[in-house]
Amino acid sequence: MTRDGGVFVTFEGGEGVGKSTQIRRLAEALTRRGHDVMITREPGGSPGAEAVRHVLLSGAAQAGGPRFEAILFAAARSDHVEEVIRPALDAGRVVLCDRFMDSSRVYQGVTGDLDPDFIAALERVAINGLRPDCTIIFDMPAEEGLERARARAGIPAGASGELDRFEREDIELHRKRRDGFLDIAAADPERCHVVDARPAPAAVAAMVLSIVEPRLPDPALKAGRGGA
Ligand SMILES: Nc1ncnc2c1ncn2[C@@H]1O[C@H](COP(=O)(O)OP(=O)(O)OP(=O)(O)O)[C@@H](O)[C@H]1O
Ligand SMILES: Cc1cn([C@H]2C[C@H](O)[C@@H](COP(=O)(O)O)O2)c(=O)[nH]c1=O
Repeated sequence: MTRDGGVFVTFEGGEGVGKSTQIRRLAEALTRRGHDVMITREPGGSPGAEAVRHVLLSGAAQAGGPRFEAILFAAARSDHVEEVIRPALDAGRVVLCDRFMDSSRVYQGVTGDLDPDFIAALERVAINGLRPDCTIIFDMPAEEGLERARARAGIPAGASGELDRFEREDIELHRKRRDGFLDIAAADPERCHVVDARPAPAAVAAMVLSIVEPRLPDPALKAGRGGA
């Protein structure tokens, strides 16, 4: 892959598409094959960023407006990158991250109505040169993903219950986000791979493994190099 050391894989898509489910499955499969895997997520992943996660997902930051929220996402990302992701990659680990910069491009950029230059500037500062090696974009109709998120939370169809600040938003925004992720994939086909999120978890997992595994170094060779 592109850097000497670990491999950085991110997972993107709308609400309830199965990112966490698939990251867990992939981590198990890769660990069985001898890879040193770390799972993390955004917003969050470091103590500082997890505190910001609560502020963002509870809706406490919403009154500050979209620029304020976008800056908070970027601040959380910067801490996560420098405190957790970069050190893990430097140690040669495979880092599987639930959401990263593409979520900001889509949620804050496409549906947050913010100037693309502003979003790009925040991204540059937050990632500080650390781009994903590979991004899996899970795709399914927005209604079906939200239905999964509601079922996960035990909420009847049509009610909003314990959904977070973003999950509660209008369906039209969720549809635009799906298109936003697909546009990112079309613009960056080397990095981004769109996976149909609708089949059963095992079938989706097989597809994800078939995309990610060939992009990883052979763990036996790595062990040999480290031990020589
Ligand atoms: N392929 C699948 N088929 C049916 N149900 C699934 C599938 N994958 C995941 N689920 C279920 O859908 C719900 C949402 O899955 P999961 O939490 O993995 O999604 P997510 O993308 O991480 O969601 P969010 O972004 O909203 O946190 C869970 O209840 C999970 O068990
Ligand atoms: C990283 C990131 C996330 N978001 C939004 C997207 C989701 O609605 C939530 C995270 O919830 P999840 O259950 O952990 O997926 O936050 C965002 O708007 N911008 C971002 O950069």
